Amino acid sequence: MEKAEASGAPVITGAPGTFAWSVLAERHPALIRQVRDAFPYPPGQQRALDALQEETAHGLIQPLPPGAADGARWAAWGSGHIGRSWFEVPFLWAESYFYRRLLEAVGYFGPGAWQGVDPFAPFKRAELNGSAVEGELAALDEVARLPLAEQDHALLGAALWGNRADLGFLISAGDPGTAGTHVVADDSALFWRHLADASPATVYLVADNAGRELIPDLVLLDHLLTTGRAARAVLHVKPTPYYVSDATPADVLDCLRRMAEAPGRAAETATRLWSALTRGRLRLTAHPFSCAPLPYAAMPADLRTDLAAATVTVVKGDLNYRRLVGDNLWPATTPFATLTGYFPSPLLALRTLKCDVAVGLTPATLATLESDPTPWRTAGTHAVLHFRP
Ligand SMILES: O=P(O)(O)OC[C@@]1(O)O[C@H](CO)[C@@H](O)[C@@H]1O
Repeated sequence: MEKAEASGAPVITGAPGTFAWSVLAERHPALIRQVRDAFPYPPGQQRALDALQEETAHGLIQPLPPGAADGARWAAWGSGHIGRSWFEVPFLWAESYFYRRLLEAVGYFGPGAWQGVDPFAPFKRAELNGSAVEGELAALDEVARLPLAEQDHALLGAALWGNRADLGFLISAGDPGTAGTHVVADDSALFWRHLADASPATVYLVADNAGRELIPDLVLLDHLLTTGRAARAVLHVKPTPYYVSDATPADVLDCLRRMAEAPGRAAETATRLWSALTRGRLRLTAHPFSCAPLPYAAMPADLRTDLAAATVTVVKGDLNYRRLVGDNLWPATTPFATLTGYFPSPLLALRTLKCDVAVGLTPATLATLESDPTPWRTAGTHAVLHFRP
């Protein structure tokens, strides 16, 4: 297993018998089949998808074709990994490169008729138009009637648990439903106090999934803007489709339109967010590094400068968490702040645990979790809210 240079904490790979192996060997083939079946792709795309399926299961990692979009950047990122088994290289890199290769296989970067066609759009659309979203939008009217502190708690909790609406995860894990929602680290009080001390703040939110996760993220941003905690907000999404349901600018617009169609508070929220975008009080941005196979510690200078302007950066989801702390088998009691000291602003991570990486737990919490046979690291039933000032 590859070692992390500094800490000695092993870098996670797809070694046999690991969760990462199951993602590479089971989740990704299932995803390729779902994408292939969701579109009338012509023979060229079908052959490319079949070749990717075969390569990832039994072959050695191939480079992007000559002239591919971002080809030079991915060639540099792939140094030392191209030509090896998908199961040997760092899991974060393998998983991220898989999604870049999937876009290549379906012709997302063009030229041609399939340029810009999101291979995950059918799945995102089905979720956005589903009954679960309808119920969650209707619930906003009840939340609006709560005292402010209870609204804060409810809307932050909705953003946290919205992270389970991760369509890639649901392929292999199945919807945990409400089968246990256990918060195992909760720094939310520190977050609210930080905001109160710094109001009116500039709140950044680095989004994760579209649909049922992005809607509560948008509602949370509106809440912070309308209750005076935030003077302005910045929403970071992905520049291209990624990890199945990761949000792109198009997904933000789809969510706003879906909210605007709903009755009551949801439509009012959408109207306010639309106005905040047009007046520049809410800025939507999509940085290429958001789709890089690298930890945030390697973020480029322009992104670091942007994030340094944040009073607090709220970072959503499991993949972003892995990129924040490093995709390593850290001792789970390693303090979150120890691994994120490089981050250029105060930081709140909202994450449901869906892979082996876990940090920031007290010894007592870890002992309790380890005494229970349920797979708390990967089932999506446990969550953390880590704040680093
Ligand atoms: O970032 P998200 O959407 O919360 O989760 C991404 C994910 O689906 O893909 C990876 C599979 O190991 C994990 O990080 C997680 O299961």
